[in-house]
Amino acid sequence: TFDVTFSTAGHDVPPTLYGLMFEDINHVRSGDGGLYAELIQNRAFQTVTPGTSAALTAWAALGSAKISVVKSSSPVSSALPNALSFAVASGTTSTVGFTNSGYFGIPVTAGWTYTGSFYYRTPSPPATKVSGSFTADLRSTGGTVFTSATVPFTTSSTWQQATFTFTASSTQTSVENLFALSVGGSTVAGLTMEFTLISLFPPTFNGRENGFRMDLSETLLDMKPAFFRFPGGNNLEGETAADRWAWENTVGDLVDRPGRVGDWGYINTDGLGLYEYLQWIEDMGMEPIMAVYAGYSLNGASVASSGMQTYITEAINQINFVIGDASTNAQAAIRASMGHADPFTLNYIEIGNEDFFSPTTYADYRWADLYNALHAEFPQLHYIATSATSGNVPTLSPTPTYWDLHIYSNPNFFINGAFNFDILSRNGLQFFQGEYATTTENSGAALTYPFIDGSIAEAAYMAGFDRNSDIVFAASYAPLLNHVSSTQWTPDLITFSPNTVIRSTSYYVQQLYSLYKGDFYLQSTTNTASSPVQWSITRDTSAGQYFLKVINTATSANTVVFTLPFTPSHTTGTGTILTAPSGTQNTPTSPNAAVPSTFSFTAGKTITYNAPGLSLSVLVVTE
Ligand SMILES: [NH3+][C@H]1C[C@H](O)[C@@H](O)[C@@H]1CO
Repeated sequence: TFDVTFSTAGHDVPPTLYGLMFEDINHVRSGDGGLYAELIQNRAFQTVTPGTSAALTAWAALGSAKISVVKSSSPVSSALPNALSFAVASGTTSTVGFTNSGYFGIPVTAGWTYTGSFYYRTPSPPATKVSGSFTADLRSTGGTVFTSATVPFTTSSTWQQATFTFTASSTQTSVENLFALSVGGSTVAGLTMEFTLISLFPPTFNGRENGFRMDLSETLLDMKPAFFRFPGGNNLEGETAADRWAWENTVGDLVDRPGRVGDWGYINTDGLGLYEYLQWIEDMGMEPIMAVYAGYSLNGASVASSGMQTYITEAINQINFVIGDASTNAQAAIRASMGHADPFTLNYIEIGNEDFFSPTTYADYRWADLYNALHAEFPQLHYIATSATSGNVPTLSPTPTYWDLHIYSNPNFFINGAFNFDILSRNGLQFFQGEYATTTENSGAALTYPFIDGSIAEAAYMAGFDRNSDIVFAASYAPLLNHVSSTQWTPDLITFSPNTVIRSTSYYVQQLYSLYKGDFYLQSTTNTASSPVQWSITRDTSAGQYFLKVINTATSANTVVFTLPFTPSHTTGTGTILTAPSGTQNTPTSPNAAVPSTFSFTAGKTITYNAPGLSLSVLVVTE
């Protein structure tokens, strides 16, 4: 039995304490094909090599048409030089067209109105204009059409954009579906047409154009996350400086966004760009922790000191896009032209990512160059330096106040490290545990999905975040999302398919800590590191509620007796518990193997709680 007494003394819990870390990671993808709601993969043939089969990823011909990716003789824009060439032989009479298989499938959901568009032209139009109609539809791979729309066209050597909508009347459990554009062969016999930026959106979160997937957004919203760190992580850095995430290439009309080869081996369309991130973060009630490129890329090279000005200017412009005055600043004017005249909320800027891989250049000039310039331009913002796994941070000048720590390890690390922040001196430093996760079993065996043993170990470590939230201002699990059909980094907090979302055991731990964060931490008798039982007591002051978190990382039950500094008037309390047998995982075949459940308990001056093995419990006491 563990006897816990607690007082009303303590410290404020920062409202930013629990949030989300995001980057476009995991091939087919956490951004494209994931959070970003575009359903068509390879919609604009960005960064592909014309004439190769890879250039046609996700595309296939319908009927006797010949399709290939060409460098258009008259591109739709300088950003999108490639197009799908669609050639129909003279004398063709049967239906011809092409299909797209989406990001490993396309969901068909009853009641959804899909919004589609595409650019098309006829490089060598016939002397007499040809007018006809395409049929845009959603169909099974077997050819069953679920919904369609008629899209009139007229041959023209100049690019036209067609738009259409259609509404599904059935829900298909299978996502083995295709988007198809087709036309009667006789209408286009002998013609070659070009298409690009072929797009199909489902309904989006908050109904935003070019927006985010609803079910993934709702899943994240259910965590009430306070912040969103973006756009990386490694995906900020580029393999080289030229491949970095450059904000300017990600704003404006989609037809003007070139896309880039991201750092996880696949194309990022950048349809999910800086504006879309910021609008969604605002819609989700979060605030951004926005990274700026700091001159280090994944090939290990750093931009020379003499070359930093380009990136300093780029960072200043990126921040002005977010918070600048649209009436006086050119970058802010782009924001306004996209629909957000007022500045977005922004308090935190992270300078780089994991710069401990290039400590010399970061310490010698990259940190100082960016910090000094950005702090001079935007003194009201907080600047986060990147560091290694522990609170023993390197010496940088100017001295950073805010540090981002990353740690990926096994359950024992998180259990034994539960007091890693208690031992840090209170010298004004503030820590962001920007990335952490149990990535292997104690044996070293890799994890494809989080498992209960690791998730409860994370919970023990997070009690340390609550307890030390006077110096821990933010924490986020990483990575956040992976597509079940193609992934590079596991485990991830949430796994999804085109029409399902799987909440991992670690998701529920993150959710419980975020929902029951409170605004004030109450000091209590503390346990020792590596003890199987940890606890945390926070309070929602306005609601008069106390959140007693109990973590038991042992496989056997442990009892905790709380002695409260008051007698609650409500003698029945409601608790929420996440617990499961050792090894349990939520997976595509067992998505709900471990989900939280509620329980009632007797709330008095003392509360005796028997915590099951491998459990995180939150007991809510109302004063
Ligand atoms: N290598 C990890 C650390 C980096 O910051 C992330 O991009 C990666 C996965 O979360």
